[in-house]
Amino acid sequence: MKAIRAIAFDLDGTLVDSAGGVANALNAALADATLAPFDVATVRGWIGDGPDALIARALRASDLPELRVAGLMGRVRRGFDAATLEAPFAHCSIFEGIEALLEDLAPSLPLAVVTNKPTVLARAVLEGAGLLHRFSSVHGADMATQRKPSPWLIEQAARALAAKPADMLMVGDASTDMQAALAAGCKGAWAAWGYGQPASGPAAVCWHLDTPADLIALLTSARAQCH
Ligand SMILES: O=C(O)COP(=O)(O)O
Repeated sequence: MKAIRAIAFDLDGTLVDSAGGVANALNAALADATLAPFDVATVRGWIGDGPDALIARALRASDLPELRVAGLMGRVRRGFDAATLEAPFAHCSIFEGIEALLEDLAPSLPLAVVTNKPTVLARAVLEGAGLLHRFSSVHGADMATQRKPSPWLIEQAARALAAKPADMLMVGDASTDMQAALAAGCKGAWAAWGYGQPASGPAAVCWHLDTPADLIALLTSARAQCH
């Protein structure tokens, strides 16, 4: 197998179980707009495409007319960002096995975060989790066009890590993570412990990870074939 020279990790649902924190920030922003809250299970299903998509889903689920949805987007987004930055890791936890995985990988491979969260929010959550120091760079979707499944963020991470996308592995829980990996020409490892579904159709998934420890086992296994 061609050696993997750098790894990009998705954030929400892969490194951090953030659904409780995202729900909390969303509900604070909705309350400010005198709208009703949603439970964590519902919000978990809306995570993965960034806060604007999350907020649009919540406003549509609040049975508001499209015009009102468009009118409230900016206000709810500002409230969401403020609530997130006020307590970035509240109601969140690190998935079991992630800290040990990063400790194992960090000395030998450059690591990056590639997330549909805007960079400032992603860095705050990682800082709150005590994980920021493990990563050489953090690549968040600061514009809609950068969002996975676009390869844009993975390509940016490859440049930052001085690696070719073909020599990289993207670890993520969403089908969009695997589609972005495919589009960037990098390998994909799907994290089964997160919020998403594996990609259907032509996929870059070379490894299915039941736990973070599976990644270490596969990277060190001579039998691990991928592409
Ligand atoms: O939806 C988000 O805010 C970010 O999601 P991601 O970290 O899974 O890309």
